[in-house]
Amino acid sequence: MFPISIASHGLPNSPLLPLLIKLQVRFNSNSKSRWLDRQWSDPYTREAKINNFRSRAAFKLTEIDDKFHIFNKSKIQRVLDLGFAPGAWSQVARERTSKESMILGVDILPCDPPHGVSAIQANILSKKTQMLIRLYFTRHFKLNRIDKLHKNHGYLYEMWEEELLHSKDTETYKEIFSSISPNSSSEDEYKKMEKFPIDLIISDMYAPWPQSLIHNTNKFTNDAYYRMANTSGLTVRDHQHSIDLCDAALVTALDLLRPKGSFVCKLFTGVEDKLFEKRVKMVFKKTIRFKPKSSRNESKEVYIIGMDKKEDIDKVEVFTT
Ligand SMILES: C[S@@+](CC[C@H](N)C(=O)[O-])C[C@H]1O[C@@H](n2cnc3c(N)ncnc32)[C@H](O)[C@@H]1O
Repeated sequence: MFPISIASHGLPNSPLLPLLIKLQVRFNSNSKSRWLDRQWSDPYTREAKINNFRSRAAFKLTEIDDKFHIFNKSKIQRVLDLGFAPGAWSQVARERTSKESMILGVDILPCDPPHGVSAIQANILSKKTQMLIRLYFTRHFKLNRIDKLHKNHGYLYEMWEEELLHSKDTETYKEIFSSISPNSSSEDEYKKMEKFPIDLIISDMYAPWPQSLIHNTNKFTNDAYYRMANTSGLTVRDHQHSIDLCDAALVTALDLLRPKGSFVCKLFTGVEDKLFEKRVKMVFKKTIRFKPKSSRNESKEVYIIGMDKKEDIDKVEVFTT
């Protein structure tokens, strides 16, 4: 086999690589070679490499934003990126929001977040994760503080949780709020913001293969191939996992997204997708189903976009459908 080193996000670096990969495929027809060959022949993957995006998924989010304007550079946005690894959506969010905007990525696998993005490794299906997300957006974590933590510890893991739960830091969200919205610092408005501290939730989760969770090291999980976050190919399984994760994202939106906030959620279609869409419709005034051009034709993924979260939502009604 040729000694090809794969860049940390699975995309080859050298100009000779297309040729080397073809040769490698001839010598070694294992699944990794086939995977690399498919990656290299994909125009979006090449474009991602040129634009320094960590994966081709970036283009799906840029298409969504170009059409539905979910990002706003002239405002401070608090963005939650669910299933952020390897980080392409977070990169797009960072690029398309103002400098002061906060972006938090959550992923069950370890992954160094892109510059200017904070991250926690946590399972979105756990209630504790919701609490950590709320704490991040409502407590004392200005971006510079987070950056300092990144520098010292590389990644925020459990240590971040410790820091967050036991910190005596007195800097509160109230102070952050009044510094970023000096004209609207009334107590009432602050309370509303504290209750629902997120402006936009983007969710691109797909259940990782069990192997990824066993090889739980950065070496494996930063490499797109070893991360094994591809679909299983078994439609029923993909769909079922997807519905569970989408529901978790929707619950997060119910609990943490501010009224009028927006929601983007990848879903693998199947028997229950209409029901999920119905649940999204109960939470948002406008719901759109969208398949970006950059989504592979053979993929069963579709994006459900909820715009303008309703003010008063009857949670019981939502969960009994
Ligand atoms: C398709 S990838 C996301 C790609 C990402 N949006 C990007 O642009 O780079 C799906 C991610 O969802 C994560 N994920 C799956 N189940 C999860 C869970 N229960 N909690 C948190 N993250 C999860 C996986 O680990 C995987 O990294």
